[in-house]
Amino acid sequence: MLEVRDLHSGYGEALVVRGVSLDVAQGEIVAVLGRNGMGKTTLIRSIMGLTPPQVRSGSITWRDESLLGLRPHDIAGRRIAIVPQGRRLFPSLTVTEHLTMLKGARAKDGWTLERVFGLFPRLAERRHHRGGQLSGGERGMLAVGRALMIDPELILMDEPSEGLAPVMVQHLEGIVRDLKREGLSILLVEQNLYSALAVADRVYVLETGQVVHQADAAALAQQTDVLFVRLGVS
Ligand SMILES: Nc1ncnc2c1ncn2[C@@H]1O[C@H](COP(=O)(O)OP(=O)(O)OP(=O)(O)O)[C@@H](O)[C@H]1O
Repeated sequence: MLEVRDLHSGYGEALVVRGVSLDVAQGEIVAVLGRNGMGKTTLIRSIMGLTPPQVRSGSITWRDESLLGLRPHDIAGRRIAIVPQGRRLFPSLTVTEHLTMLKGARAKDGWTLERVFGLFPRLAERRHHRGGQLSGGERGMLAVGRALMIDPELILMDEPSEGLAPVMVQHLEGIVRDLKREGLSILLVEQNLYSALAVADRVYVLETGQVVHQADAAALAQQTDVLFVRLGVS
């Protein structure tokens, strides 16, 4: 479904993603692992058509159509959603307002307000709270809920476990598995090795903008020493 080939992308003179190729098949969870500053966010933003960065060369293809040059809005229209790093919520908008911004509260098809509240009962309890009043875990849930409201086939998740307590990370892992069962594809960018291995089918390791290792997650779980070296985990 998603095919990235020899992608080069960066900021001004600085090339940050340097020849990345990867695939995400339907219903697959693919994790991109890498330490701070290795180019994970740059890769995700390039796929979503967000600038900066600027894509210099290579291709990004979704269902046999090139996404290069399309605006983020058009890419969302092709049912690709993003859960951005830092969540990017609006401090003054309520939970309900975040969720109904793109699709009305009375929508009946696909993901509806009630369905998102069913997945995240905590958000239902907090429906009138504003972005600025939410805990880290609630912000993470809201960012995922907002992405679901575009009825995505692919979700790009940029470090969803960042800043979350272990119990919330596990909760989110469960949600990611539920979404996979519904047939969604997920490209997950993570620094948290254990969280990625807990949900991913396949893993790519990114080092200074290049894929230096790729494997099935099940195989990698047996040889975490490779990852420890690559990711500087001690
Ligand atoms: N807007 C920008 N302008 C210039 N350089 C940038 C910009 N954003 C990121 N970079 C640089 O690109 C490199 C990779 O950053 P990127 O955010 O893609 O890494 P990352 O792997 O996602 O790390 P992190 O987990 O810290 O977000 C870093 O050296 C960073 O300084």
